[in-house]
Amino acid sequence: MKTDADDGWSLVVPLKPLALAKSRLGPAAGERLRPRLALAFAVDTVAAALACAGVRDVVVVTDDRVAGRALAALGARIVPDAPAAGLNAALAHGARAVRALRPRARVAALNADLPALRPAELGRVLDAAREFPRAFLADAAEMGTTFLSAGPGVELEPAFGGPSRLRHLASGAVEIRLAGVDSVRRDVDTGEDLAAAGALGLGPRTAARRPAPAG
Ligand SMILES: Nc1nc2c(ncn2[C@@H]2O[C@H](COP(=O)(O)OP(=O)(O)OP(=O)(O)O)[C@@H](O)[C@H]2O)c(=O)[nH]1
Ligand SMILES: C=C(OP(=O)(O)O)C(=O)O
Repeated sequence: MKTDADDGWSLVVPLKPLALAKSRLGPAAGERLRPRLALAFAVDTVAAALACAGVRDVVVVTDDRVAGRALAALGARIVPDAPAAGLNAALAHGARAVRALRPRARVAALNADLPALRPAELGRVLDAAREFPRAFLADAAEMGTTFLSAGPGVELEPAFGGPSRLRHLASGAVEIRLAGVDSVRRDVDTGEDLAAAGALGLGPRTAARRPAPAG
């Protein structure tokens, strides 16, 4: 019999209100462009995630109405950030929203700031994650985390925020070490990160909004 677990992954993507998001990009982007870039990152991330063969659906946890409308138009389910208690509470809330409908769903958290995300690379990460109860992918700096998964019957237990790689390791999640998944690891916090994502190839919405190079 086919179960929820056979059905493909449900991704939970957290997104801060755009007025507050990506504050570390302010110096490089300017305050007018910063919220627009935060939305562009989320649109490119969610569009690529929805285009990934292993993904069944995407739940975005956000209280931002503009972003919610744009991401719902792509096909994401929008869940309000009801806990209003930070990133990990938002992710746990999103995972519960998934499992309220499909109790044995495979669930994974994915950051909303991956504007170079490639569906095929995400697919390879999801395939690797299937082998473990909980698994995660470190960010490009090897300090943080861009992806955390939980298989059927397993709680997500997110411990994101700053240097979360060691926290996720200590929590018992298995670190996925794969070559050729740079786009899934390339989160963008600063202007330098945006240049690095540009070298991988930005999604169309971010490419259209990218700040002009200085000088
Ligand atoms: N729903 C929700 N999402 C959050 C919250 N805090 C962070 N996020 C999201 O979690 C992901 C990782 O967060 P960060 O990389 O620190 O992004 P950020 O908080 O916008 O960046 P900074 O302002 O530079 O710290 C991003 O997709 C954020 O939008 C929160 O309290 N609620
Ligand atoms: C949210 C995280 O980090 P950052 O705020 O540096 O993107 C993380 O890597 O857990």
